[in-house]
Amino acid sequence: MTRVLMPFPADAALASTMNQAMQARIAPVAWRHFPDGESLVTLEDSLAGADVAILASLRHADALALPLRFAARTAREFGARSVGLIAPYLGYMRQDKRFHGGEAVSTPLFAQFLEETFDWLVTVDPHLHRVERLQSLYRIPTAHVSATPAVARWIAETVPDAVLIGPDSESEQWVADIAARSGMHWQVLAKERHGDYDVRVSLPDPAAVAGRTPVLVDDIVSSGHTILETLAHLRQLSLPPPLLVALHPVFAGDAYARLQEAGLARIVSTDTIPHPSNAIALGADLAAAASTLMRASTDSPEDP
Ligand SMILES: O=P(O)(O)OC[C@H]1O[C@@H](O)[C@H](O)[C@@H]1O
Repeated sequence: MTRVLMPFPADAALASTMNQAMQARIAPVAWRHFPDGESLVTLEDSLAGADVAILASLRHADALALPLRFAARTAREFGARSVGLIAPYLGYMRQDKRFHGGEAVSTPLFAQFLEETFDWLVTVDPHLHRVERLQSLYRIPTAHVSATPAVARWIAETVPDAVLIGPDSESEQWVADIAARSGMHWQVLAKERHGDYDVRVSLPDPAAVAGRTPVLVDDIVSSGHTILETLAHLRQLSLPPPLLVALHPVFAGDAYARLQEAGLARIVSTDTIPHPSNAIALGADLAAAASTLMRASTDSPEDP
């Protein structure tokens, strides 16, 4: 059994926390652009009989899609017997319905693209909202790691007087789970989104948050507007400066800079997307989930 973990360039640091637990050797994917912008992907060419896991956080899914396809198909051409994808952040999970006439519903379309490319998929807390289960999107084996145990440990150790605040009903699945694991108080607010950058959030119950340090928890922080709007409301309650824990630090455009200027005591994230705010490591959990799917995808009745 040869296992090969092939990180894309941005994911090399995460790979180095995973390879031992996966009993895999690391063979990085090289990716560069020709002068016309087309991609050149280069990988190790001795993969006969290997089980390959390609590691790429899909923060920039458009840019990565073709290079991922090139890498997976080339790994097969070089003899790999299975090729899976570890995408700690799975992009394109939010356009899961047609919000306006004529729009493409990209969540299932992107899922089809990945399942045509890979034998299995591992991710971390995919943005499941109207789609309830990853398995209902994919016909290949999938597994998702939950960041909530590691996040609960981090918050309990760092902010023992925390009250967890989720900005909207979607966040309840993470906030309630983290609260249950850490025994912390929690509140989930009501959010209305009127556009990409127009978000309105309700005020939390003052009695439930009084005397505690607010810790805002959300799965994706992208434009940052959801969190900025929540912060604007919290300011009315004269609480200590809140912390922000992002499961997936997307931080589009200048979002991180704007959040840094918004009066937060600290911004932390898990390492599903490489970012200076990464403080909660999930490599060991990803390695365990990937090992299970790797084994399952190659086990045959003849295997002992
Ligand atoms: O407001 P921004 O940061 O753009 O978007 C992030 C929010 O949009 C939702 O889908 C996420 O769950 C999160 O609450």
